[in-house]
Amino acid sequence: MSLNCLRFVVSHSLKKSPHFHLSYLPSSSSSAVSVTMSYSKELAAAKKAASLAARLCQKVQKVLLQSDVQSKNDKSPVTVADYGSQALVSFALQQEFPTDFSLVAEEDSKDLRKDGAQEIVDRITKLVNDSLTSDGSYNVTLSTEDVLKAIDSGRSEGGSQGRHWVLDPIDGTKGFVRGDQYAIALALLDGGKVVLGVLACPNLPLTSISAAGQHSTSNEVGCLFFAEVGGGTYMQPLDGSSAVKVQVTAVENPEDASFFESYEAAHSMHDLSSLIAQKLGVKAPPVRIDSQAKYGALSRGDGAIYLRFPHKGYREKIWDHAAGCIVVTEAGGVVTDAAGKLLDFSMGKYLDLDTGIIVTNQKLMPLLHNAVRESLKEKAASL
Ligand SMILES: Nc1ncnc2c1ncn2[C@@H]1O[C@H](COP(=O)(O)O)[C@@H](OP(=O)(O)O)[C@H]1O
Ligand SMILES: [Mg+2]
Ligand SMILES: [Mg+2]
Ligand SMILES: [Mg+2]
Repeated sequence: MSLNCLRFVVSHSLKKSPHFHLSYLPSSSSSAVSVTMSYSKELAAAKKAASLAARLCQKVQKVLLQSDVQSKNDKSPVTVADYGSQALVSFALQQEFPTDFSLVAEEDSKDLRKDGAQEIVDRITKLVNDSLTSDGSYNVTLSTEDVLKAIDSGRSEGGSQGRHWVLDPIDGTKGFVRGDQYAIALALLDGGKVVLGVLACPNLPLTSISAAGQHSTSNEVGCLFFAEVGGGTYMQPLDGSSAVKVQVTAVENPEDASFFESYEAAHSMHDLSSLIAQKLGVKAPPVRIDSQAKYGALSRGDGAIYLRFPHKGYREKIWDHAAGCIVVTEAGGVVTDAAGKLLDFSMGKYLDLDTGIIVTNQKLMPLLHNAVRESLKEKAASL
């Protein structure tokens, strides 16, 4: 039997990284051997780090005081939990991958190093240490400087070469402050592609939010979504019980579809999405929730469409979409910009987008594109 005729997979079971599968392809294929990386060690580390950060955030949200909220230069809110979550995830990942560590993350320690910030830094440090102690797997106590350094190791620029972790320590800080939805969003880029993603959504009900909106009748909340390239998407309760495979909805008729958008009108043009929904024939009112919890909810079929049209001049960042994007695509969905282009995470911190981001299943995407194109044309003509 010739080697070229064989098609088999050798699963590398050594504990050492990198793990990979060797696929011997049929002779018609231009390359005889292709190597598909497996990221199981990275995925396990990402799930652990995001779950740890989720517990820290839950604790802070319970006792959230106005004084915990700082305002960054761009006036967006940031809380002790955003910093604490970033420090924890950064620390936990560096423990697992001490060499070749690169992290692109939303926050930095600039404001925390200013005069008068010592009290808040002490509080963040205590939060981080309490989380590490209660987890039990790290026998360390971090100093304030260790915490600031961990936050600042998220300063990588990403790009198309090598591996980079991408972190939004709290996505949806406004939702977090309001007591609503938020997510800890962690992804890994390899060669500019998202190869795994984890979304911890502490306030997302375990059952569908499609009918009741974010305030579902179920009082069981806390979901962990995770996906690895080629491996599908799974959801498990944040308390650690077993995972189930999830799929986007199979809805083909827009009349039966419902759509998600930002809770914040400042983040996405609600008037434009209602025009698109109307053109498409969507009957249900929008479901407005904060953060990448929208991607998570979509990946398990809670709704069929996610529309995001920021106001002119806004530049989308990779940490706001990397984890959500792979969670949805591995569940069978499609994520593109308004022109139908797949999102490119290889260009540094920012996404280079045409107008907006749209997400749905394979069947509805062509119809959605048409509705988006027509609506944008109509809106431009009316200006
Ligand atoms: N003017 C704007 N337009 C679009 N997105 C914005 C925005 N200002 C902030 N955002 C982003 O919207 C994210 C929240 O998403 P959503 O609107 O889906 O809840 C924020 O993430 P953070 O909360 O991590 O800062 C922030 O990055
Ligand atoms: Mg922010
Ligand atoms: Mg964000
Ligand atoms: Mg954030």
